[in-house]
Amino acid sequence: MRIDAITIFPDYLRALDLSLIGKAARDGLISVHRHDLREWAHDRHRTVDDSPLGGGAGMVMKPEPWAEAFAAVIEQGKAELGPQAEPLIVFPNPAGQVFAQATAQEWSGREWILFACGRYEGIDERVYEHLEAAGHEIALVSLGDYVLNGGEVAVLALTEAIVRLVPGVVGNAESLVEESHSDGLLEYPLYTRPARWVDPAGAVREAPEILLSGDHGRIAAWRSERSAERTRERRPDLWDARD
Ligand SMILES: OB(O)c1ccc2cc[nH]c2c1
Repeated sequence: MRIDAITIFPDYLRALDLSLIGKAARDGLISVHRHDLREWAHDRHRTVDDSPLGGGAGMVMKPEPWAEAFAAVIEQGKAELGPQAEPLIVFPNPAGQVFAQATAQEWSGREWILFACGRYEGIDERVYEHLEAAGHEIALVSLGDYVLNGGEVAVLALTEAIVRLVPGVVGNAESLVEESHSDGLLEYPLYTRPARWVDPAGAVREAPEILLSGDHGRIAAWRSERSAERTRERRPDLWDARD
């Protein structure tokens, strides 16, 4: 998988060189390419924003730098992947669809994802229109019903959620099977040693006996019950939406 990200803060995305994502890149499972939008702003101040037409607070990102940036980055990607390759262009955007595990799973199979990080009040609407008119596939996604100051933090989260599902990235693929949202439910409670823990307040806290029984069938049933119970309590929306 090739990942491109266009941003005015490329250093914000240096975290993609670390940990799981960084190792996946070093292992050749993915490649990550950061691009500074200001490369395509040609005035002396490398301006990428201007006041909103119609008035209002804040600034809007100008369409010209974005159009040039997309053309250049897509040309670079095609040079690597072949002329037929097409990116999924993802705009983190609070007005987008809320991102979900099923989308992460779907996008983990894509050859090329191009993230576009908005800042200020957002990007001129004609950029989206321009890309769609050129036949590009675009998606606007939000991490949830809250607003960040720009798309970079969302790109870090989206990239981790997607790339960890790319085969070979996570050492033990089994660990992806029983985690929250992998089956539409919340994960069961987890315990490890010591089975009997005296907490700093002096309270004795025992792990559930069943987990020490060695009876894998009963343990699986217990975990399934806890998962259902937890989902009903904490996320009735997920519980009601399950197949
Ligand atoms: O909350 B977000 O995901 C998000 C994404 C992009 C921009 C651009 C300006 N504010 C933003 C917020």
